[in-house]
Amino acid sequence: MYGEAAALGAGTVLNALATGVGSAFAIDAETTARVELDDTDTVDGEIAGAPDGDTRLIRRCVERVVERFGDGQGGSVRTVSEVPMAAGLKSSSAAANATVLATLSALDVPVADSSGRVDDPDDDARIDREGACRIGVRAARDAGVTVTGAFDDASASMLGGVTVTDNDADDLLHHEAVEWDVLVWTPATRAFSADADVARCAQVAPMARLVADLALDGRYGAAMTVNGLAFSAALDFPTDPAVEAMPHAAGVSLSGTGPSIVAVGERDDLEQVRDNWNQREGDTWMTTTRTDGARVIE
Ligand SMILES: Nc1ncnc2c1ncn2[C@@H]1O[C@H](COP(=O)(O)OP(=O)(O)O)[C@@H](O)[C@H]1O
Ligand SMILES: O=C(O)C1=C[C@@H](OP(=O)(O)O)[C@@H](O)[C@H](O)C1
Repeated sequence: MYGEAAALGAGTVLNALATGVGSAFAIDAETTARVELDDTDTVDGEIAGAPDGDTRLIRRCVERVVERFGDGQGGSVRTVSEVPMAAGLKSSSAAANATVLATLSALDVPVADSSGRVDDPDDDARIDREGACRIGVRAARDAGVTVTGAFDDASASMLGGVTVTDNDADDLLHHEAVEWDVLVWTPATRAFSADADVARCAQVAPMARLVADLALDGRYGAAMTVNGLAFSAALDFPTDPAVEAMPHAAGVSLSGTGPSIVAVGERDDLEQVRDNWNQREGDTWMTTTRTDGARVIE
């Protein structure tokens, strides 16, 4: 019983740590999960390139799918990822979504494309991508790798495009396809979301409410830039890279709880920002948004 699936990394429009409302957009960076199910009753996990990486999330994803759709199987899960871990680019959402879809595939459970159907936790025959995403969010809460559950990041990773969500209710408030060029700066340091200073984030809640209004009004660039200034201040990240990008980018923000910074806009304009960001230590890379979301490979 084998399944393989891939899901996307994402960048932040609005960090949900202040109010529970968040917004994110999928980028062209993939995490692939390979799941093998068998008659054992334990699940082993492995992260390619990170022998000491925390595999609780992906093992819990397999367990949750088996609890709902399987018959007590165990097995193994292995991820291979282009999304740097704990860099603010939603590696946890991508790993969870890919693992949930791969496990569903191993169990021959069909996943509907549409996100229009309500997920019915009692329906053990079918599920849609939004429902599959919620399983990963619950597993992330179980594994303790998230503050709010991060349904904002998980829905962008699963569905593609940009999403706005209420993470307290795991409710999708808005979903839209967007086609932007994206510039990312990822310094070498790492910041696990579970370690973020939530009380400091709560201090900027009035700004987060403004960002939510802008995002729900489709003004994603302005939303991102306000978000970046507010959360960089709250979480003590530098604002210089954002200030350098502002004359050229449609929007620029600290992504998640950092340390990566994402800028969106036209490619020619972002190339000017890249020239500046390249002077900094770390990795500066150009990518695009993705509108297709996660997919089953096998
Ligand atoms: N490729 C992966 N395979 C398995 N688990 C992963 C992978 N990437 C991230 N994770 C899990 O997600 C955690 C990091 O989550 P988090 O701090 O929210 O970072 P991010 O902002 O990148 O999502 C890791 O400690 C690990 O448990
Ligand atoms: O754990 C969480 O609840 C969240 C973590 C943050 O993202 P990162 O995991 O990218 O830091 C944030 O942007 C998101 O809105 C909510």
